Amino acid sequence: MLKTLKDKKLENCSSINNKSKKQKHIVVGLSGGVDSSLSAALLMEDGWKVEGLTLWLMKGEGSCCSEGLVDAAGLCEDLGIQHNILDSRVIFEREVIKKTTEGYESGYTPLPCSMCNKNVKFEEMLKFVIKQKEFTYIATGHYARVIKSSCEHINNSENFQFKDFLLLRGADRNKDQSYFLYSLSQEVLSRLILPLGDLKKEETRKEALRLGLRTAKKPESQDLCLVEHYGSMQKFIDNHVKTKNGEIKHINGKTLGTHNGIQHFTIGQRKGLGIAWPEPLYVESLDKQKNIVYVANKNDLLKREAIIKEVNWVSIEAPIKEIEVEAQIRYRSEPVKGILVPLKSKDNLTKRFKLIFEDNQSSVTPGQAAVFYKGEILLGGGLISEFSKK
Ligand SMILES: Nc1ncnc2c1ncn2[C@@H]1O[C@H](COP(=O)(O)OP(=O)(O)OP(=O)(O)O)[C@@H](O)[C@H]1O
Repeated sequence: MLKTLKDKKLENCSSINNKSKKQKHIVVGLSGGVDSSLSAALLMEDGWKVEGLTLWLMKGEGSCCSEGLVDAAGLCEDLGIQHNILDSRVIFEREVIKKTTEGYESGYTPLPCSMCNKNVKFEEMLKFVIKQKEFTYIATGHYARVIKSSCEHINNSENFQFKDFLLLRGADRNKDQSYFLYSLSQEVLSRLILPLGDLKKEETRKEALRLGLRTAKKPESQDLCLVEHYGSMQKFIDNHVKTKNGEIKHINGKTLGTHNGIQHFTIGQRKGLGIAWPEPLYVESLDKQKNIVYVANKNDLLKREAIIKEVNWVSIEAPIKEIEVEAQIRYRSEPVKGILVPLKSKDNLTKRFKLIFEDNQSSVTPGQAAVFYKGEILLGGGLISEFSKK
């Protein structure tokens, strides 16, 4: 197995070294792309007993569909391993397509990859391995890391109550996919091996070439399989969400134009508004009830707080008092400092938190995930449900 960890101390903590591996059974989620192919090949090289599993997510061409299934099958043939295919089209339709559509209808900007990881990919893989006769691990080609919290090199100056397994950012910050994994449970983490967590994307390609994998030169897939499938998110929306004309208003109340459905807009959007105004205007909020798109100057987009719902604590027990975090509010955005305050609920098991930013933030977008980190450790995350003004 390649050793590329920058921090050699953490290397000894990595789950791949902690979980005794020789001849242990592992099921690798294969999408037909280079990342999951290399994951399977590296695990084999490392002595694991590997099987492939491809979830059939949608009808059609492309990596999520028939092309992905065929590529994954070919890879398994090359590697001489069993290939399993699960028809997950119904659950994908219900949990991703329908919920993404409902999100847009409600004026949110949904995050289909998180929905898929939460309710389809890892659910289905876990169910599959639990049914196996012997204890079976799970692997995917995500760029993130899982380590044991008992690792002595973990800094816990905040006195967090760590759970047994911690989820960490991928070592390659440009490829880090931990943001999409905030909904994982300890049950999944205890079985999960992420063989690419310590690699850079260039290293993945090099390794795939070294091992002669048929997917070594396959182009990078889109971040979003729905984009790859439909051509663009706009086309997905046109296909699924009904058009309902409404008004575009300045937050000062002045009507500036009309729109053909709030689903076509996202917070922070500047282009394509089709309105004339002396200074640049941006989408500030979407009012589903009144079917209004509100626009404002850049400064008016700045928010002080957001309410985060359905929070899942991945690596720590749910905090009962406020904690300081680094919050990432979009996949590609830099983490920002903030304070998380638990909001009371009747059962005392709050899943709602108020996130107060140290500096006001633009692009706080309901429907996107807010993921909380402390350095490399992903503490937990949830969905931005609303924001309050500056
Ligand atoms: N249809 C699927 N069936 C099983 N596992 C999947 C499927 N799609 C994705 N995965 C797993 O999830 C990981 C991350 O998926 P993502 O869609 O982000 O692909 P990716 O980063 O482009 O990886 P790849 O190069 O393997 O396609 C994949 O590496 C793979 O292990």
